[in-house]
Amino acid sequence: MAPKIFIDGEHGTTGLQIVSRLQQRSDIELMSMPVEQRRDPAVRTQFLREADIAILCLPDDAAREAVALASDAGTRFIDASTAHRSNPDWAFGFAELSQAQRKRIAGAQFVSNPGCYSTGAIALISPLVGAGLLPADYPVTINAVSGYTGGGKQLIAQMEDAGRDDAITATYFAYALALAHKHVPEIMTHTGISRRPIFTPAVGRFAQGMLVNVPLHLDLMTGEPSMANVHAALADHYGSGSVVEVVSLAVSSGLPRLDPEEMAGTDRMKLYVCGTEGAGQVNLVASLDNLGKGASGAAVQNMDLMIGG
Ligand SMILES: NC(=O)C1=CN([C@@H]2O[C@H](COP(=O)(O)OP(=O)(O)OC[C@H]3O[C@@H](n4cnc5c(N)ncnc54)[C@H](OP(=O)(O)O)[C@@H]3O)[C@@H](O)[C@H]2O)C=CC1
Ligand SMILES: CC(=O)N[C@@H](CCC(=O)OP(=O)(O)O)C(=O)O
Repeated sequence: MAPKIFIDGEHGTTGLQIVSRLQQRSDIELMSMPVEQRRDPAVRTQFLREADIAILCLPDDAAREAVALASDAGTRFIDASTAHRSNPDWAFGFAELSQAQRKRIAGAQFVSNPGCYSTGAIALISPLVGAGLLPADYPVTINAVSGYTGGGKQLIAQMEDAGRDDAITATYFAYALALAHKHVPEIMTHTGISRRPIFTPAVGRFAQGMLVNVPLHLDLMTGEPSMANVHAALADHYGSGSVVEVVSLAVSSGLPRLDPEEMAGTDRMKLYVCGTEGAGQVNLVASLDNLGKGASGAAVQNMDLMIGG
């Protein structure tokens, strides 16, 4: 029998994107709740308990509540929110971390999707820690720009409806200025870095896409750090044919600029290793769609692992 999939929050930004990826599939049964009942506790409980897999596209508190309503019924969960990303009882839903992580996701009852920025940061940092090139106490800095759909319905309305009292007219704005963004804990948990990274995100006036940038000093790294070795560590880790592509050094070092919308509309991620040979620094960049590999695409990838697809 086809597994029953319920998207709680199916009418939100992430939920709608997952629906569009699943609605034509015949290997699953997509359950759907009428929009006017989306906050009715009794109807939600019934859907959550009948589903084989519930994909939660909700604020953190509502996601925790959904788990409490149905985990005893054997429902498996994929949570897109921040609620469970550093919880050891939940499998972290970044399959490219390792083969063991892929297996863990496939067999788990509880899977937590990474945040969009975290997806890029963890993808760049984790293999370098694993290869012994990045010491755990390295003072990591992460700079990023996201499309405004990353802030869900609220930020979309603020960016698109100039008539609102809280409208945002800027074409670009920096935020999380106090260095306390909610993705910092999960980045530390899933890379193994011990020094709290400095993370400075920003939003641009474009809907989807993001760049996550990690610049590094080679002389503060360990092992035999060089642009070539950093690239080799990433390329070896991800191999070929993965959702994550490590762009060649020749292409990366010849780039005049990177467009944050490059990967919009895709569920893949590209990693670039840039820099000037001999200058002692390397500039790593992840390019992804915040709603693709950064959210909905990753949720579907995890669902496929969980149903054995
Ligand atoms: N947007 C992105 O790029 C990413 C988002 N995420 C995460 O995914 C989750 C969803 O985000 P996003 O889709 O952007 O948010 P949206 O605000 O666009 O959508 C949230 C949905 O949840 C519903 N909802 C809110 N509270 C409740 C409740 N108490 N009970 C039932 N339904 C409720 C909303 O319904 P209503 O229409 O009534 O408001 C809405 O449909 C969040 O945890 C977010 O952090 C993760 C990665 C990236
Ligand atoms: C542009 C923008 O506002 N982005 C969101 C993060 C989006 C994301 O990854 O989602 P989670 O909320 O699931 O962590 C923010 O910074 O809060």
